[in-house]
Amino acid sequence: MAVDIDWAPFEYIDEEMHYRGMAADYIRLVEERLNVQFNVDKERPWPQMVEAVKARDLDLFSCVVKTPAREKYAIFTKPYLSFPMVIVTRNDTDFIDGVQDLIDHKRSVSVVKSYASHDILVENHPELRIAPAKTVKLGLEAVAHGKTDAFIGNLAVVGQVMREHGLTNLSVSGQTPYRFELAMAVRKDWQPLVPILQKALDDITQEERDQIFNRWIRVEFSQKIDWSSIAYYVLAAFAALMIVVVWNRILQREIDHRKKTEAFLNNEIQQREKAEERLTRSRESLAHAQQIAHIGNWDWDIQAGDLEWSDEIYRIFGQTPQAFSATYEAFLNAVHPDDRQMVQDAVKSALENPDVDYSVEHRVIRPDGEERIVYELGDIRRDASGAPVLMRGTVQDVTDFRKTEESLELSRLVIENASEAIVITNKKGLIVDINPAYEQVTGYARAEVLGQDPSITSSGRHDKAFYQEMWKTLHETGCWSGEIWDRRKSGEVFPKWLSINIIRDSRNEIANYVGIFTDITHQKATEEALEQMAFYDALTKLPNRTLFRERLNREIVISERENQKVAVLFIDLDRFKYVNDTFGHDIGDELLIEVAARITDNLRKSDVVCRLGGDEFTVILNNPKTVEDIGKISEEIIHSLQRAFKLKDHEAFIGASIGIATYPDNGQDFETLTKNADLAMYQAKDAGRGTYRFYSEEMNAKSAFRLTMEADLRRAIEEKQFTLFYQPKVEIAKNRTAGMEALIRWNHPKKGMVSPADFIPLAEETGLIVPMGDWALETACRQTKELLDKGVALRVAVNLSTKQFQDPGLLDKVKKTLSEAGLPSQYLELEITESIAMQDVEETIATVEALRQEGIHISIDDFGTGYSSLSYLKKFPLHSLKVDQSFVRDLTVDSDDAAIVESVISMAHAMGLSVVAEGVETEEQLAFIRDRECAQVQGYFFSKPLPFEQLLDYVNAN
Ligand SMILES: Nc1nc2c(ncn2[C@@H]2O[C@H](COP(=O)(O)O[C@H]3[C@@H](O)[C@H](n4cnc5c(=O)[nH]c(N)nc54)O[C@@H]3COP(=O)(O)O)[C@@H](O)[C@H]2O)c(=O)[nH]1
Repeated sequence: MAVDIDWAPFEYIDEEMHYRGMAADYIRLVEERLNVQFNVDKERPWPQMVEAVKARDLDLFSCVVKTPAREKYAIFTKPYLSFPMVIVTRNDTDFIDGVQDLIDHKRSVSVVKSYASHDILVENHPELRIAPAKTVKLGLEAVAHGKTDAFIGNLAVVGQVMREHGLTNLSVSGQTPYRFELAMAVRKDWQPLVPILQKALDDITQEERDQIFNRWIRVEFSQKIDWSSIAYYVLAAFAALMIVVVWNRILQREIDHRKKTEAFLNNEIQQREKAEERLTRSRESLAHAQQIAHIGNWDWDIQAGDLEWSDEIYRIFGQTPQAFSATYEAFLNAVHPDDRQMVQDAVKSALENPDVDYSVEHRVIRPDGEERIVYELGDIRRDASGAPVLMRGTVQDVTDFRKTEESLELSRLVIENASEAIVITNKKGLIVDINPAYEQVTGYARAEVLGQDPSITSSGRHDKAFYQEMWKTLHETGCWSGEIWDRRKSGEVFPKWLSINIIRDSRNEIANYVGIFTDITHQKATEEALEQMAFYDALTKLPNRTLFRERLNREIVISERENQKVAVLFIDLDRFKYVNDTFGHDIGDELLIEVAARITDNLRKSDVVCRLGGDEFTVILNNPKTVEDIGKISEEIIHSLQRAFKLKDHEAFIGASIGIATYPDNGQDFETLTKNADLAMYQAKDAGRGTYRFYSEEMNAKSAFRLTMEADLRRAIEEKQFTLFYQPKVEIAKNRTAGMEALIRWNHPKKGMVSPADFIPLAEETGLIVPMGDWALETACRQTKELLDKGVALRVAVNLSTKQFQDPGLLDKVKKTLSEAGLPSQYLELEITESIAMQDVEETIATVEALRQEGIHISIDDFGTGYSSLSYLKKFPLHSLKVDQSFVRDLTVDSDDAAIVESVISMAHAMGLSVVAEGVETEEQLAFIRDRECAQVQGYFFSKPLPFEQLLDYVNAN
């Protein structure tokens, strides 16, 4: 603390180096109030004290007058002592009426150079002749000794000095308008200290102030009477009296002044309190505003290294004032390691270059690990030399902003790259934005559609009501989606799937409409194709089984409601399989397409034709008038299918069998009606094909019979109820048994011997033919070996069904059977029907070749009934052909059959095959066959099929 060591009674240092005086008393009270101890500099003279404060070597003044010059480096409290500035002259000098009087009379005036009085007088009265003095004492002595005319100084001080130094020829002779308003002051950068000191000063009571005043401002009288000095004391008393008189006048003014000052101060205090209140509120508002805006402010005293953060920065950085050391380094530590160098560079650049602003965005890592993004702005205060002194700035938490920006950018990218076309309109429905997909789909460029109504792409396919309904839904629910037909710029009309959403602003008012659509041209085509696939037969384009079910169910419902009839026709093509197997699938397909067309041609538009698969077709006749009508239509269908089919280079003949069931008589649901129509169709087939049958109850019974038979057949296989009969083959030329055919018989426990014609088709259908055929092969081989062992060497012919022949393990099975029976392979002949042989020609050739390689004979059975291609036939490595007995039966009465038998025999000879004519029952038939040089015959004429036991007798007898 800077004090004036020689300025009694205000302050001085006594001999014992104690700090004393009025100011010292005030300072002590301040120390008490604040519980601090000021360190008083007791050495330096006042001018050096002043310089020391300027240089911040000392921190505050104890008692000093506020002048403009001092305000440059110090900040002042309110004055706590106030004394008038008075004029002292020698007693012999005339009364001085103020400073102007001194100027007018060109008086020289002593003033202490380093005191405020000097600054005040120089500033306000530059024409005053001032003689600077170093101290009050020297200034007064200059007056006393006549070197100057007057001294201007503090009333209290001059009185004290005059008293102490016996300057009795001096007296206070006039006043100035100025007062010494003495206050405490602190160095300028310690501003916060001022209100603290002020508070302590304000706390000093009037009583304490009076005590101080009375202690130091008084007139002392000596107790001891020293007559030698009486004259001096009288004079002194007179001078004192003069002082007291003047003093009293001054005091009165002082009291008035103090009262005014007090009123003024009270007002000042109130104003200050209000100002402080406003300041507090303003600070709170600022802090609140910072919190809302996520902006904090900071001050960095570059020289002191102190960093000050507002509350909001602590919040942004996730720090607390207690944990944060408030230094630049601590701040850097909180910066994300990857951004630290960037921040340091920004700070350095701003510090070094006054033209560069501090502006940087970086990440901070909070103590809990959370990452935030902040944007900093700052500026720098520099001293006269340009060196940075203070940096202050703001920190804004822009994390959410950046995230929003990122999300907006993402949205923009999504819209830009969306495969869906997007169109955005304003609330008036005018286009404000589109994406590239929109341009791609519609063919319109962005510039062409901005500001336009989206209806520029409308196709005109939807009526006004459609759009009214769309807008109604949109405004009621906020969204609409549906299929809509639009027109591209090229004029092409296309379907699209459109979703429209309303976007509302913060006031819930419509801001935009966003339309998102996809061109569904391909999707629709795919859907149609899928529907076609799901519900229609790919080949004939007729409804398939699924749609047949749906349509029939629908017709049943309608018919029930309308009390009508419905007829279901099950159509099965006769001999289609032969055509397909013979001419190939392409021709077969062509045939089916033509069949579909012919069936359709016989019907009304309201009737439905379906293809269930293969050669199965159905017809739904809705509301047929009579049973006769149904029969008539069925007949027409059959006739139309019996006409020749011209298929590429081929001509084919097929037929059809139709089963009919009617609603409600033959069934009231889909399952019953279709099952019964199917049954009726089998009846039509059984009836010789090429005809139709209405369903009857008896058919149901027959169906039940088939089911029972299937169960019996299964049991028969398990219980080995089968036996083999053998029918001899006779070599005509030598009239001897040349071989035999094994023919299966079922010895039914209840029904007796059942013909294979009754159970082989069922066995084929159910797959039971495979184990049955295996048994027949094994038995035939075993019994033939028995004969062989008895010296009867006959080749046995075993019938193979389709399923057996198509078994990939056939060759191994046959070899194994032969080997187990011990029968040489040349004694086995396998008979396959013409239709089996023609099913998969290449495969058949391979199988037959493999069997032939093993020494097994192969013959084609029932020859003439199928559509054998001669070009294929000649490739088969066969041994013989068996002319079907249907031709042999009538050859004596039917010239066609005779011609067929004749040509088959000659064709076989031409191909190097032997021929067996089967079914020979009469002498005439035998003669015909013999005349055509057919080598072998088989038939009742020679023998019916015989049980194994009887065969040996037959052979021996013949
Ligand atoms: N896959 C298998 N099929 C077999 C087997 N056993 C027989 N069959 C086939 O069953 C069909 C009927 O056979 P079947 O009742 O035994 O009739 C055969 C002969 O009895 C009959 N035949 C012979 N000669 C005459 C005759 O002069 N008149 C006349 N009305 N019928 C006669 O012909 C049948 C022999 O036919 P095929 O086999 O074509 O030579 C029949 O198709 C048998 O093939 C078996 O084990 N497996």
